Amino acid sequence: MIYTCTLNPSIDYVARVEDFKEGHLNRTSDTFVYPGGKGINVSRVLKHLGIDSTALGYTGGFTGAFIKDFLTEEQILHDFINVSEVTRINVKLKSHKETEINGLGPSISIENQQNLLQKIDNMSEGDFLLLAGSIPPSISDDFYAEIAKKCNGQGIHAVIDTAGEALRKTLSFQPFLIKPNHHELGELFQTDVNSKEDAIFYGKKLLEAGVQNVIVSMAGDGAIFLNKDTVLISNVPVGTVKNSVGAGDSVVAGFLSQIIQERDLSTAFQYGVAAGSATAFSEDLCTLEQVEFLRKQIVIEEVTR
Ligand SMILES: Nc1ncnc2c1ncn2[C@@H]1O[C@H](COP(=O)(O)OP(=O)(O)O)[C@@H](O)[C@H]1O
Ligand SMILES: O=P(O)(O)OC[C@H]1O[C@](O)(COP(=O)(O)O)[C@@H](O)[C@@H]1O
Repeated sequence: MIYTCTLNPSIDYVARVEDFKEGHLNRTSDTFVYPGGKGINVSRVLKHLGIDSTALGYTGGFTGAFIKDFLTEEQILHDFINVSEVTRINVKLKSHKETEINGLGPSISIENQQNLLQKIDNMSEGDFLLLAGSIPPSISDDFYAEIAKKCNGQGIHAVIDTAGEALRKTLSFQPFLIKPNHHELGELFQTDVNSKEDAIFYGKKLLEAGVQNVIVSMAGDGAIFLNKDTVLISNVPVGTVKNSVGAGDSVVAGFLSQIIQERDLSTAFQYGVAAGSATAFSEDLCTLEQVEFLRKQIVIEEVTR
């Protein structure tokens, strides 16, 4: 089974404003409302690709209810812990540029943190647990590391998609996969990652730190996959970016959708990049048809070391 855990889900309110002017009254030309948060996006893309998962995390209030109803409607299993404060709303403003305002999120009690850890006790060896997105301010940035340690002890494949200290602290617990984008990778090493060579250099440092598989996504500039046996480079297909929210999550979902079916790493990587681009080229998250179509344009090359 694949579990996704979103500690800080959101409603993503996507507002298109033709000529946004700061400090003025602006009116939208189009709006969309989606359930958001990285683990939830991964569960949704997995479902689109025909793979079941169970979404975990914390939800509260009318916004939390919207997320649960949406997932139920899409026949996605979920087992969220209810909290008293409302789930946040993240604003995604589309104008000349993409601007995002992500909320802080509700506070999570120690008791509810323990409740989540107990759910992990009931998972089985060989399961996958995705830990994705920011950690709400009420939870220590050690929390993902604590979960990664539990996963390591229980033979659960931890997949981590977060940034900064919360990510760094998980590395020594041998997560199965991490997927930083090139900015997040640079941030980990207090540098800028500007090229594929840089991404390979710093990606190898993540392997040395204990991570089993690394994908570095570089938006429109391709992606890199690394593990102890191989380094793969991918192009990305050409297209018009409509809404890149959830594109990184789609890379993770596309990759996992193939790994769970025991496909080889190169196929899984290709599928991940196809899913990322298919989402970037869509208003909402990608569909299976879009992924299958874009996949044919993606060439995976092995780097000889
Ligand atoms: N301009 C683009 N052209 C094609 N694909 C893109 C583009 N921008 C993003 N993508 C797709 O989305 C994926 C994730 O994007 P990226 O910005 O690297 O990650 P994140 O969304 O985590 O910040 C990329 O690997 C790629 O598949
Ligand atoms: O938890 P964070 O870091 O605030 O991110 C939450 C946001 O990330 C998203 O999951 C999108 O993530 P990506 O664009 O990185 O794939 C949105 O749905 C959500 O608003």
